[in-house]
Amino acid sequence: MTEHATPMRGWGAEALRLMLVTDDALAGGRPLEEIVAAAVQGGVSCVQLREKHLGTRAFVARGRALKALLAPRRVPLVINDRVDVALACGADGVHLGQSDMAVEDARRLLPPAVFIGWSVETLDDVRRAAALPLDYLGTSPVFATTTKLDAAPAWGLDGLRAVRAATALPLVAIGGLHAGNAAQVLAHGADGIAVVSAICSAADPEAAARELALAVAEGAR
Ligand SMILES: Cc1ncc(COP(=O)(O)OP(=O)(O)O)c(N)n1
Ligand SMILES: Cc1ncsc1CCOP(=O)(O)O
Ligand SMILES: [Mg+2]
Repeated sequence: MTEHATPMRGWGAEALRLMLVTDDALAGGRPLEEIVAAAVQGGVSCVQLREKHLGTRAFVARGRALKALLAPRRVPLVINDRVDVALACGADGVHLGQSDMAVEDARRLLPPAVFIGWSVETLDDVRRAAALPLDYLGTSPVFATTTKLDAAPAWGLDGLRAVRAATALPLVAIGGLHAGNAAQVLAHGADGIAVVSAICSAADPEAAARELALAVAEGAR
């Protein structure tokens, strides 16, 4: 595989159809592994481990545990923010934001098989993405959300359409998404959706993931 092989360095862009982004604080005391396993059973195609408060060792340990859970199921593990943690736990991808490590530096440090996603908050970010070694973009956020309090202003559906027109990279929409608006978001140019609360806060994460997977499959038709 060449260094900038894409889509998704061999996983295929369909792996981005339904991404679960974890949030321990929304799990209501349930073990995160249990929620992830249920979500995969329900049909999530990718899992992003997002830990804002864990120490480095605990973050790596959790990454390794999730990697062991996901690898036999052929579901890629993405690490949010931390290239070092991704390397240590053998993750399949890294998601970086505008304040995280520069994409070029991450690309130099990561093995060629590890894919990189990047949050875009403005059309200027989208234009800059064309010159970066990226595998997908996260349009962040599409709708208002209470899950990420420091999120940029929402793109809205018209904004999402403008992002689609400005890039050929796979687009993952995130922010305020659920089974009721997933199809609409795909119709405005997203290749997939990422959700936090729609699965992590659900009483039945497997059923929630199944409903989302169905909505995404119907929206993609
Ligand atoms: C798929 C996806 N898109 C966007 C984000 C947001 O990343 P970032 O802007 O770095 O914010 P934090 O998630 O680190 O708070 C994401 N995580 N995933
Ligand atoms: C991590 C992140 N990045 C942009 S919005 C967001 C949170 C999305 O959470 P939810 O799916 O609960 O709206
Ligand atoms: Mg980040």
